[in-house]
Amino acid sequence: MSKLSQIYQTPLALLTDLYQLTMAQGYWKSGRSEQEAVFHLFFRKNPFQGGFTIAAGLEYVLDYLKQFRFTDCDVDYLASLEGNDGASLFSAEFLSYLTRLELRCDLDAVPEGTVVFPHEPLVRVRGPILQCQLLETALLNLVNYQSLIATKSARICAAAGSDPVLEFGLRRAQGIDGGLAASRAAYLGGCAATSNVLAGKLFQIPVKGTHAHSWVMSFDDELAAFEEYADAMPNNCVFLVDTYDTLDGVRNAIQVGLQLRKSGHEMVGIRLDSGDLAYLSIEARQLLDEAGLTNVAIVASNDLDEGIITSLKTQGATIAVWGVGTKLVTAYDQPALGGVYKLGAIQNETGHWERKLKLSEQAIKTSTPGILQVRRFFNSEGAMADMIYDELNPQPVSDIVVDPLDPTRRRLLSRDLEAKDLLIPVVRAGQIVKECETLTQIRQRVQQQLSQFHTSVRRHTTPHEYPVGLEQELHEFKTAEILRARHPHPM
Ligand SMILES: Nc1ncnc2c1ncn2[C@@H]1O[C@H](COP(=O)(O)OP(=O)(O)OP(=O)(O)O)[C@@H](O)[C@H]1O
Ligand SMILES: O=P(O)(O)OC[C@H]1O[C@H](OP(=O)(O)OP(=O)(O)O)[C@H](O)[C@@H]1O
Ligand SMILES: O=C(O)c1cccnc1
Ligand SMILES: [Mg+2]
Repeated sequence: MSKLSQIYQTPLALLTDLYQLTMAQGYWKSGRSEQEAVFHLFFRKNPFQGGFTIAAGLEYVLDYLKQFRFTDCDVDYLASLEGNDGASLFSAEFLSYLTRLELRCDLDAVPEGTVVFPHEPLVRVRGPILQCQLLETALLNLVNYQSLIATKSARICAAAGSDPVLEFGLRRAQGIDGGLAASRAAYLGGCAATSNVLAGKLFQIPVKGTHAHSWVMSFDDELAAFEEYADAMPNNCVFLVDTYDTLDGVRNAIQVGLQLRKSGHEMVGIRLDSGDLAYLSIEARQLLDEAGLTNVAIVASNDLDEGIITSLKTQGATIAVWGVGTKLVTAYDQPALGGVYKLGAIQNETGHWERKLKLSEQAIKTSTPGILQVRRFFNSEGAMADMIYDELNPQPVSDIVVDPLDPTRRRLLSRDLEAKDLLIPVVRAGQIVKECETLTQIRQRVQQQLSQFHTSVRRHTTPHEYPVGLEQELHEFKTAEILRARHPHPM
């Protein structure tokens, strides 16, 4: 059963913007509903001023497609909507068409966990224009947020190095689905576990946790609180030591840790949640080591992100496990990935493909026409450049790529280089053709893919811009189209 229907128990075809449905009625009424079209889902800027993005959310997209249908109840609701003049917005014939609609689009997508860059299609949808259009909003909703959080997670986990990062964000997440999707994307991006138990159950993510200040506050003294906790959970003791005086808290935890050891158990860790985490972790480590509790881990939390984690590490903090909530699941410093969904080409009555382009005053917002694919080139050191090319152009494509924002920047990519196309078939005629992947496989892909990129691309401040170019023919066609649109009567 699809995860989405497990969570929502209702088909989600109405999870869209109204304009998709009004356009759909327009296509249907004008007899163009079956006209074949191609759309691309891509973003224009890496989030967090970073140098890369991790693609995520494809499993949700496939789930969404699986359950896609308009129920009688959905069309009853649509039938109740009125236009300006008080008459029905949608005709009865169109609504009846919707209840019979079965998706038969083709989707090509980059596998989840792929490292991607601006302008590259993450998903390409081909099919009857009405159907492609109906998918826009939901696809963007599903891919934008999870890619954003997977990227944030990858950045935070990179800062933590080999230390595990626990995702603690549910209480601060954007609603119920925000919380679930964030836990999934955070795990995919590199987190070791989540505190979110429903996400653990739904997505087979390891769940982990400590205890809150309220546990300690509910007792007359901290020592008694730790003792009772140890009694109840002797195999899961990570004591939160900062409710009163942090270093006194560490001493109390040590006392209970030594008692636990006598009864054949080991204290797992202590958690610091306030104060100077570098100073306190260094002091706490010394106290723990002096007591012979060298395996007890120091967990830290409190508004952490990749910047603070990096700083704490340079200060010599002895933190071994990082609990990260708010700044991860809310993508605090950039709350949205600006992914868009643009028409690339449409077939005319004779079966000929017409490439389509959206013009903009800003070069970055002018869309790229065609049926696009991304080819990644590798040298002995790893990924060296990506080429966006048009599958409508004759193959093989030229080996020159042109920077989409600065045509004077060009690069020659030798045909001898190893190369790989990133978009792979995932849906054909409405049926899923991609093999199912576990989250474990996807998170391994993230790490394996990241390792293909130079550290300068991966560093979290002022990264090096990884080269992504338009294949020369595509660049020239796009330029000619822009000129044609701007100057319909040649000067
Ligand atoms: N040594 C450090 N270097 C850099 N940042 C730190 C260091 N220690 C803690 N931080 C971060 O500084 C911020 C401190 O937050 P804040 O000023 O609210 O203090 P607090 O310790 O939480 O206060 P309180 O004791 O009232 O809970 C947190 O984001 C924390 O992760
Ligand atoms: O700081 P985050 O990255 O969001 O991690 C999760 C936070 O949630 C918990 O407490 P909560 O923030 O609810 O209360 P507190 O601020 O009093 O610790 C925990 O103690 C962390 O501080
Ligand atoms: O288990 C924890 O320590 C935890 C869980 C959620 C939020 N903050 C901390
Ligand atoms: Mg807090």
